[in-house]
Amino acid sequence: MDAIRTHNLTRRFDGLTAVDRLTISVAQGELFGLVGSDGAGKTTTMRMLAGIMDPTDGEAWVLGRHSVRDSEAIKDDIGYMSQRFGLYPDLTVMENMHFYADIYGLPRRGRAEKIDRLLTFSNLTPFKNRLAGNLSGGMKQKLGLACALVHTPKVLFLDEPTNGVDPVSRRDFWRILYQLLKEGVTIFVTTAYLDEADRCNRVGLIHKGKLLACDTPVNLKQLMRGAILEIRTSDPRRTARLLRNRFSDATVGLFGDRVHLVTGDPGTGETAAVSLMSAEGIELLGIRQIEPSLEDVFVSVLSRQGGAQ
Ligand SMILES: Nc1ncnc2c1ncn2[C@@H]1O[C@H](COP(=O)(O)OP(=O)(O)OP(=O)(O)O)[C@@H](O)[C@H]1O
Repeated sequence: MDAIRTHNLTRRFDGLTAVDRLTISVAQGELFGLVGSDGAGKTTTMRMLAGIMDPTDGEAWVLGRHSVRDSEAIKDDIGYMSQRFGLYPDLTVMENMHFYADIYGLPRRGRAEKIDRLLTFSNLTPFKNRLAGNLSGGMKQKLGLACALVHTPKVLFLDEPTNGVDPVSRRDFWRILYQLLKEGVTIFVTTAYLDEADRCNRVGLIHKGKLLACDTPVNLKQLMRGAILEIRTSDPRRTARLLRNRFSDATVGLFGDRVHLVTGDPGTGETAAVSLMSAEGIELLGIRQIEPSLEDVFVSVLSRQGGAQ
């Protein structure tokens, strides 16, 4: 039995189709990432899977339970950490944990041990008497995770759990997720960070409610056609603009201070890019061929669909 299965799952809001005929399956014990930019439909998908929102069309099952007919039973099996997870800032770390233990109806017996274990697991024990409102962003997310785990769920839904968290805390958070995977928990995570998607067993790329591709990160990278040149210059924005004008067939992406140029012929691409920079008086700091990242795949798949932005 799959941990999660959807068939043509669809949710419309007035004129807008937020999730459009989504069909996916997630195996038990898998770490699945749903990846897309803001407004892609990730949260809506997760709400439907968690049995909080009904679909307009299509169906979903979590551990064989129907998301609408058995939504109450689903809640016993899942942990759900939403983007604005309800931590109480005026309660301490420990009090928040007890609050969620009450909500989930955790028996009094064994409760203290369970909470202690989760605090140790999430490295929060030294802060157990601190008010949640005084925790750092990364610690708040870890506390949110610990609260979502208090009833030992089999499937964990995490909606952009590391959004706005610093890179060190993000790594820490992912270490905890890997630990949970070892214990057999299925994890369904949404993220807008493509480097995080690389850490998943499988990834679904979603854009405007539609699933564009779904596979392992390695296989998704095979979707890339052509080689990638990474170009660093004194003016990355202008470089990207000029390259877009010059290479009508190529896909150009701007990633921070680096410009990626997809080209069928890296030798010719490099020569052309170098002479273009020189003609425009832009200083070339470096140019090299690199392995595609999931970002490149995303840009490439989007441009093929005519949906690049
Ligand atoms: N309750 C609602 N009523 C109307 N429109 C909604 C509602 N919830 C979501 N939407 C719209 O549906 C689309 C998908 O939203 P959703 O929150 O699922 O995207 P997302 O990928 O999770 O993005 P974000 O990371 O910004 O939350 C957006 O255009 C959003 O404005």
